[in-house]
Amino acid sequence: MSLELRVFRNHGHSRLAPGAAPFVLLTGPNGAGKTNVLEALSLLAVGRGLRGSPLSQMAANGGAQAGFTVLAELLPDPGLPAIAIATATRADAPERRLLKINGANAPLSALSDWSSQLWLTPAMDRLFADTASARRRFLDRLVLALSPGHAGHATRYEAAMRARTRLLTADTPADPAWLAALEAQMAEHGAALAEARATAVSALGEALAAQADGPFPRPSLALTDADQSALPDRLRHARAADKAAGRATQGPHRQDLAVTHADKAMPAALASTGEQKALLISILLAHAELVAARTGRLPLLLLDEAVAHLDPGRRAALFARLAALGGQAWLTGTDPLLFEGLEAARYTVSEGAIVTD
Ligand SMILES: Nc1ncnc2c1ncn2[C@@H]1O[C@H](COP(=O)(O)OP(=O)(O)OP(=O)(O)O)[C@@H](O)[C@H]1O
Repeated sequence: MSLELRVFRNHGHSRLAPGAAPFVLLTGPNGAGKTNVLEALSLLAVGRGLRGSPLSQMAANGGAQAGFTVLAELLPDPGLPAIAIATATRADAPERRLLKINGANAPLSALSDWSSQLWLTPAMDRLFADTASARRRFLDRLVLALSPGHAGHATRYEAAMRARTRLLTADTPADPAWLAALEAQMAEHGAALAEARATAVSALGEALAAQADGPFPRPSLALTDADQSALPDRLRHARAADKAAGRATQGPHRQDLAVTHADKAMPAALASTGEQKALLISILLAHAELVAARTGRLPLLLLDEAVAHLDPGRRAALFARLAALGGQAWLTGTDPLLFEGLEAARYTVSEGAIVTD
């Protein structure tokens, strides 16, 4: 794998070529541009990247002069040729992301054919106490690695939902046939969304339950409002309420991932900060192992400042589980000593530039 950033946040032009190294390590002081490298990498997956930022913020100094470009060569399977992926914005269309795969224009949804990623960032430390929508985004990323069609259903569900809300809240009375057609679309794609989420949560729950005791706590997972089969009726009955609320009050866009610290039989939100981080790492590792077993593909793992608060035993256990997976994990940290002995491609990041160790 190789990665090149041009005019991306504080990176003028940075290039890294770690090949198939099991670990890629980025160290450097605060504000050096380590997370920015992971964010650029996260644009090789479907979605808005690991910060969820507007694209115009990602071009250097807000893109006043130029759009950004992120280029990568991925090594899919041993023996197969590398895939060249380029994603970019232009100064005259700063919120539009363009994609080329092997030199040919491609829709952004094509990224799910090539790159499956999971990340852990400091912003996710409070995920269990955060909003349901933050947990749903996290869950959907887990689901996407197992069901690549998930993103398409989400896009079509949301488009139908927005159109229904517009129709309901317009000054003129809504055409019942048009409303019913939009609700049928919501029901079709909503059922697919809920089904894929339920399948992923149950497979992941089984994998977590089957794990031997180890240094990471065992979470148990549940999806709220899992049965969406009555959605057409629920939507029809909720029309007046939804008109008043100005949004759809029923449907899978309101589902939540409920996480419990199983060993303590306690909601994850009540666990300590370190415990919550360890629960998230448990989910991430079990998920990566599940994706590898089910799809034969190894997700790329981006772990931003993930080890600083782990004790040495848990740190070593994390590195061992990641190494056993056989994929590639990109790690950042301010302190290189925390990664001593790790077989890694090492880079020092300094003021938006890469220095190879
Ligand atoms: N669009 C942009 N143009 C130029 N610089 C930017 C842009 N967006 C962010 N930056 C700069 O990038 C730097 C932050 O980079 P990043 O978050 O990658 O740091 P980091 O090395 O991960 O730091 P930490 O260890 O504190 O997490 C900040 O100095 C910020 O001002």
